[in-house]
Formats: sequence, C-alpha cells, structure tokens
Amino acid sequence: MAEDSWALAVDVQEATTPSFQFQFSKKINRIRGPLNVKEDINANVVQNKIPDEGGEGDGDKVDLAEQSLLNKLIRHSLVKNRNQVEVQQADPNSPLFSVKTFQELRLKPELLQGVFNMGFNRPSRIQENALPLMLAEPHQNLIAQSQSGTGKTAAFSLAMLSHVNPDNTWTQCLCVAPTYELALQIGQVIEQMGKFCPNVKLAYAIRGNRMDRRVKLQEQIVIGTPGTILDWCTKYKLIDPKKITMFVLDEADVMIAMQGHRDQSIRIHRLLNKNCQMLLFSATFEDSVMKFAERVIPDPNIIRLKREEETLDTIKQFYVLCREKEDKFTALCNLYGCLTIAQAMIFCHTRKMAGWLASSLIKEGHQVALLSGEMAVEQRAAVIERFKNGREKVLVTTNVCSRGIDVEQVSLVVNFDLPVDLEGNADNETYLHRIGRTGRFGRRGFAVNMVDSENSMEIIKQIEMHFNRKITKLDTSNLEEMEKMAI
Ligand SMILES: Nc1ncnc2c1ncn2[C@@H]1O[C@H](COP(=O)(O)OP(=O)(O)OP(=O)(O)O)[C@@H](O)[C@H]1O
Repeated sequence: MAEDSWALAVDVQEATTPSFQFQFSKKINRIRGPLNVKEDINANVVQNKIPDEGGEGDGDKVDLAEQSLLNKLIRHSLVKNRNQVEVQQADPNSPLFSVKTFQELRLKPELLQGVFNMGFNRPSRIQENALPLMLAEPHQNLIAQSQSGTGKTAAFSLAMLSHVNPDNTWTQCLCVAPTYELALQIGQVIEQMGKFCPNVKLAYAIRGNRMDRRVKLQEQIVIGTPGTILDWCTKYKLIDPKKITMFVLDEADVMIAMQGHRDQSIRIHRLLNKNCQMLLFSATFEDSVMKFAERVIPDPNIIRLKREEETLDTIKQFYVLCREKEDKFTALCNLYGCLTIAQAMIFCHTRKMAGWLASSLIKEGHQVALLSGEMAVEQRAAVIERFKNGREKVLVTTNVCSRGIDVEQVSLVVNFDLPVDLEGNADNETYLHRIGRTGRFGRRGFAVNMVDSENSMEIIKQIEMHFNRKITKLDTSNLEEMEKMAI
C-alpha cells in the first residue's frame, strides 16, 4: 500500500455497532455546531476542544483507541490550511510550488491589488507557468492541465482581466464553462479579482439572464454556458464574435468530449477570428481529447501532467464495503456526523437517485440539500449559494456539480454511486473531478467510495490502476494500523 494512503472502510456491521456510532456521530456532534466556514477552522477546533483520549465518560462503552483514532482523523481533516499551503508552496514537488512571486509575473498594479486582496500570497505552479504564456505578445495559444483546486480559474481570470482594454466598450474575452453554477462561480472570481479595475465589466451568458436584445453588450468579458453564448452571438447578436480576442474554454476536455457541449463549442469556435487567442484548461485531458484539441488549436503551448501527477496526495481515498444497495444508505446515515464536521458533497449517478437519497436522509432526520440538473436555475443558484455560505453542510448532487465547484470547507466527498461511463466502466476523469471538490489549494480532504457489489469493487480497481494509487479498505477493527496511517 502506498505510504500516504489512508483508508476508512466501514463494514456495515461495524457501522451499526454502538461504538462506531459514537465515533461518527456523538463525538463529532460535539464539534459540529459552531463550525463556521468563514472562520479559521483550527480556531474552532481549539475552541471546541475535541476531548483527548479518555473522553467525557458519558456512559457509552467506547474503545479508547477508537476515540483517539477519531480525534486524530478529525484533526487531520481539519488541519488548517494556511500553514500547509505555505509549506506546499515551498515544496518543489507540490503543484502549489512556484519560484516566482505575483509581483514578478508583471501583473498590472490594480490586478496585483486584487490578487492580494483575495489573500493570495504566492502563485501556484500553473499560475506561474501559464500566466506569462497567456500574457505574452504576440499572443500564444495554450492547452493547460493542472490538478483540481490548484488555481486554474484564478489563472485564466487574471489573463482575461489583463487582456482587455477597458476603453473599448465591446466584448473582447469570452469564457465558456459547462454548467450554470460554474459560470456563476468563475464570474464571481473575475469580479473579486477585478475589484480594482472599475472600468472592466462582466456579463453572464447563462440561462435566465435576459439582456436587452437590441443593443450590443458593452461588457468586455462574457462568461457563460455554450448554448446561451451561441444564442448571444448568433440569434440575438449581443456579441460580435469577430471582435473576440481571447477565448477561454474551462473544463475543456468535457466541452470537447461530451457531444452536446462539443457541437456548441465547435460552433462558437467557428464564429471566432482565426487569430483569436485560445486558452483551454482542465484537470483532466484524456489522450484522444488532447489530440483533438491539438488539431483544433493552432500551434498551442501545452502544459500537461503525467498520469501519476494527476491525483493529489492531500486527498485520502477510502472505500466502504457494503453488502447491497440498502446497506449504502445505512452506512451513509452512520457517517452523517462525519459529513457535517465541515462540509460534504455526496455524488449519485442519476437525478432520481439523488432525489431519493436526499429525501430518505431528510426522513431520517438529517439535514441535507439537493442540487440536480432538473431544478430551476434560480433554485440551483440558491442551493449552491447556501452551500457556499456554509448554511448547508451536506449537498447531495449528481455530476452536474462534479467539476469546478470551489467550496474550501468541503472536507469529504462521498461517491454514493461510483462514476461510470455508458459502458459501465470506471469514469476516471469524473472520479478525479468529483474527489477534487475536496482538498482545495493544498487543503486536506477525504474521499469515501461506497462499494456494494463485485462490479463496483471492479470499478474501484480500475480507478486504482488508472491513477496508480491505492484506494484502501481499512478495517476499523484494525485500529493500530489505522492509527499509524492517520498520523
Ligand atoms: N495563488 C493562490 N493563493 C492562494 N489561494 C489560491 C491561489 N490561487 C487560487 N487559490 C484558491 O484556491 C482555490 C482553488 O482555485 P481554483 O478554483 O482556481 O482551482 P481550479 O484549478 O480551477 O480547480 P478545478 O480543477 O476544480 O476547476 C480557490 O478557493 C482559490 O481562491
């Protein structure tokens, strides 16, 4: 087993023992309440004083070793972060490492101000490498891969803000994202970073955002989903695509590989001038997708990860062995306390399953939020906002939220259903994006996979083989071993 792999495999039988339930609910409940996403989580841990070994003697027969283990796991998952990020930014092997400072990246003063105002001290590796390429004159195209949560969005947002000429009141940068939520989020990053650029304006080309359809947009940057962007370029003529000089495709691999997205992305691409600068970003690029991108993008610079670099060491991957579907629900209920230590996302394969799971959890008295594709956009926006503000701790969702969503307090991702492709094989890229909702920018995270059949065990093996990372079952009965790994 890889030295850095942890595992938390919970056999359902174990999961229903009183001591286990103590582990995953009572103890955690004690620290759950006052956690506030806006505050330093370490401070909360200290304030709430997770009891040391020995506990408070509240009547449950609790194995001291289990308590000690639980405390360590909690502390590990909540380790804050700022120190760890700084350590990683100094470690040459970390994706957060850079030799340069933001000042050395020659950003405009108002953008530097924006960056520092967001609390960024140093660039990550992708920011250090991609920004000079994106800002070079004459302009260059770029296809860039970097692990989830390592600052790609920040990188291309800075590139767009640097690129635009605020005196020109027409759309110059177009950024396309696969989902409504992601487009909103990228827009928020651009707004925050561009806080000190008062003349740079942004418009959201997303469903439900009705613009005056007779007048061309004056906003220099437009961020949106492909269908609405196409409408704005062709049907409503709010944007003159020939005047676009920077085009960003976020989550570029899914935009190229998924049929609906691909057709729309290609149609937008065809509308652009041949010399428009093209920037493609993702945490994953399957070989065939990369080849396609290289064919479509003229003379691109390419920043690509080796397969073994794609996973983040800071995300510890577990699997939970369940005997059948119903057991998954029991195991999840028993994990509920754990889910609410900070925040958690639970992924299901279908909208129907997500709906069922959310309502079943609510029936059991747990508080969860649901976000899936069939909901009205206003509802979706409200749910994601509540989750981001920390008012919802647990989000049950589908692949609609598997990519890009950035909530730093998500410490745990649960794959209630493992991600599979149409043939039922492991969907490695989706797996990586899903677990990447935790472990943001050097933070620690946990990913728990629910395994309920030989077939799903096979999928776990395929994922392990693909990334060459062990996803380990670790028996809670083997506490000593578990403890060693938690350190
Ligand atoms: N240089 C930096 N210093 C500190 N924090 C940063 C820096 N760059 C980005 N971040 C923060 O790190 C988090 C992840 O960044 P971002 O969302 O840009 O990652 P990403 O690579 O686009 O992720 P994904 O692959 O999931 O789309 C965000 O909360 C962002 O504010």
